[in-house]
Amino acid sequence: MSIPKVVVTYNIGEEALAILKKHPMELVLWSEDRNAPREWLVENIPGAVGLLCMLTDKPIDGALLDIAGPNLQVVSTVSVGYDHIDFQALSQRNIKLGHTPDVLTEAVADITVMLALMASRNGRIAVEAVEAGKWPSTPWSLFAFCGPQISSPGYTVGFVGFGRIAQATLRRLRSFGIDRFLYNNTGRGSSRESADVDLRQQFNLKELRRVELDELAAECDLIITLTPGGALTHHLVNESFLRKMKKTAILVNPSRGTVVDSNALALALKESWIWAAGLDVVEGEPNVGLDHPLVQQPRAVLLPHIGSATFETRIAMACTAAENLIRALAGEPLLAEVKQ
Ligand SMILES: O=CC(=O)O
Repeated sequence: MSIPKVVVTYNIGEEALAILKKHPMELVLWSEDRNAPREWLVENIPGAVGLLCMLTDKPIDGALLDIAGPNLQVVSTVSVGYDHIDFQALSQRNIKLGHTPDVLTEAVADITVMLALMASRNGRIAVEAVEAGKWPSTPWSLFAFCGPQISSPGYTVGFVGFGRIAQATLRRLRSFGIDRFLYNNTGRGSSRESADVDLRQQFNLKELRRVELDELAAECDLIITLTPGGALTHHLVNESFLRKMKKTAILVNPSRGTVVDSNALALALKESWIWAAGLDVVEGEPNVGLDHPLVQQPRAVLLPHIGSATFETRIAMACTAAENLIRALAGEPLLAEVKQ
């Protein structure tokens, strides 16, 4: 009997590799710290039983699965999001899909708060001034570098998407004194209602309520998009949404670039419909050059998709993905499996 082949498209670190190496398999590793080229994947995937991939390997679609052939049993992605993978194409072929929720929740919630503060307090403009050797001679001109204060009374935060990361962000923001939260998501119903009552009590909130997107746009001082990518959430934040927002409001997007219409947001910042934006993701990434409409807006604080980038979290993500793959091949329940 031949040894099963597993393809790994990135340097996943020694901890996760050790998990894979405990099991008899032929490991085909792309071990450079850059994405494996598509040609490398196409050349190596035929006959594989497992694929361990990154969110930058896209698309993992029917065409690639056909090249892989009938042995493929599992695709395990080192990410919580899986909009780079055609889930239907996997299901049709009985291929399991593993992902890495939970382990990155705290790291992404941390960076969400960081982006909110950076955007509110003119972080990019202030850092750029120092880096350009332009430490202002009058930083104490009373209103230089001022922005809205997120701990001011009545401050209201809105979440587009209200899953694990949004709730971890709420916990952090509560310590700023914020006690009014609105959200919009698809998972409603009685279980959601009682979960909201629990959250309201646990954090002594004045308000936590599901609202329509229009109300959320108009009411909130800080709006945070924490939804999966894909067709259902494409451009949820578009020109009409942005025009409803307050002039002093902040938009933070740590989830997927496609949720926000980049051109509309650039216009909103240019024409001051809103105050600022903090973005860990943008449409078209990673091809984000200096000519990107949002890079050109000083009130857009941009990070290159590093929400989960702490050593602890990235190691935990890689290990979860390795464990998912091993479990799928052994016919055991995965630590986290995407299901219909
Ligand atoms: O964006 C990061 C992830 O989906 O893990």
